Amino acid sequence: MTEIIDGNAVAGDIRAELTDCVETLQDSGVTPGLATVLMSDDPASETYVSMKQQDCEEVGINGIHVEIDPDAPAEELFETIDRLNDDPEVHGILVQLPVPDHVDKRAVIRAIDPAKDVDGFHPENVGRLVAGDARFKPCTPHGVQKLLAAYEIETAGADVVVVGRSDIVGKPLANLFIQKAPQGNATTTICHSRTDDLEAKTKTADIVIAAAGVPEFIDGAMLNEGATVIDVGINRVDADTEKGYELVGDVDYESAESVAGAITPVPGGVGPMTRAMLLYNAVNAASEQHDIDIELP
Ligand SMILES: NC(=O)C1=CN([C@@H]2O[C@H](COP(=O)(O)OP(=O)(O)OC[C@H]3O[C@@H](n4cnc5c(N)ncnc54)[C@H](OP(=O)(O)O)[C@@H]3O)[C@@H](O)[C@H]2O)C=CC1
Ligand SMILES: Nc1nc(=O)c2c([nH]1)NC[C@@H]1CN(c3ccc(C(=O)N[C@@H](CCC(=O)O)C(=O)O)cc3)C=[N+]21
Repeated sequence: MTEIIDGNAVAGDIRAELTDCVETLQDSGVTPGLATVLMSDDPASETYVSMKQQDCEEVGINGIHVEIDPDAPAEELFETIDRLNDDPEVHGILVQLPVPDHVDKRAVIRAIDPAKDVDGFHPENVGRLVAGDARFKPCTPHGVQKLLAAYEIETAGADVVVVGRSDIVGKPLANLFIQKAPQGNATTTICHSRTDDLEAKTKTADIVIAAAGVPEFIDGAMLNEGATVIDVGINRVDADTEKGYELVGDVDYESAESVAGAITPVPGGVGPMTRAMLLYNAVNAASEQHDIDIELP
């Protein structure tokens, strides 16, 4: 029987525990504040940011939302970041990516105070992660680790194949898998668009992580019998539905499900975990900034 890994359920448990953490902080007079900055009119970005606001409300985090006209000069975004960096009620800052072409993405990431960088994208935080001294683990990689832990899927000694080498998913996730730490100690292969014979790599893996942004391109024939399949991909494809699209992962779910030992669905797999770990990082940021001890989930 293939186990369906329920990201909504695991994320719900984490949010419940974070609610208790927020109460502990509030007993000391601190309400965690998380700012999201949106400089885009992309509907997927708008959806994600509004879901995140709902999540904040659920756990008692003060969600602060700032929208900037995508045609505005870049300075407007940098001034906003400076203001949020200086605001003591804001403990975490997320600038939704992608930003418009006329805005230098790397400069945006560097402008965020590393102590408030709840995405974990600032070079200081990337360096700390690689050095095995993470302050904020990037939300999607951290969410994948928590899913594997919740389902007691062993990574130590496992052959893991990560398909995708982006700065926000593939690279940090592979970094976590090779660390001497829980949900680490894996023998990790990173694949990308220049990988020769991808199927030969995925076919022998115990755990396959699909994070390429190519709809349904990993199918059952590319998998080892009983493998764990974690589908990070979220792709909107045209469909005759109410919304005019359908969400699909990077994995061809039907064919993969018949081969896999465990698999995440899309939606309801990694996506909700990414959002839960953002809340986790925001609560962690508030506790660090006020030097209040809490027990994170
Ligand atoms: N569930 C969640 O919470 C999240 C989901 N996502 C989703 O995950 C997916 C990946 O996102 P992200 O990492 O930002 O994507 P990027 O587009 O930044 O990176 C994609 C990576 O996949 C590689 N790739 C592309 N095509 C192939 C192929 N045919 N074979 C092998 N490798 C390939 C690229 O290789 P190269 O480097 O050579 O170009 C690149 O390294 C997207 O669908 C995105 O929407 C993203 C973030 C969070
Ligand atoms: N600075 C920054 N940080 C990010 O973490 C970040 C980003 N920019 N830009 C875009 C990507 C993408 N991403 C998602 C997170 C959750 C869902 C999610 O919750 N998905 C739901 C469904 C959502 C829906 O219905 O559309 C699910 O999979 O069940 C999706 C996508 C975070 N990203």
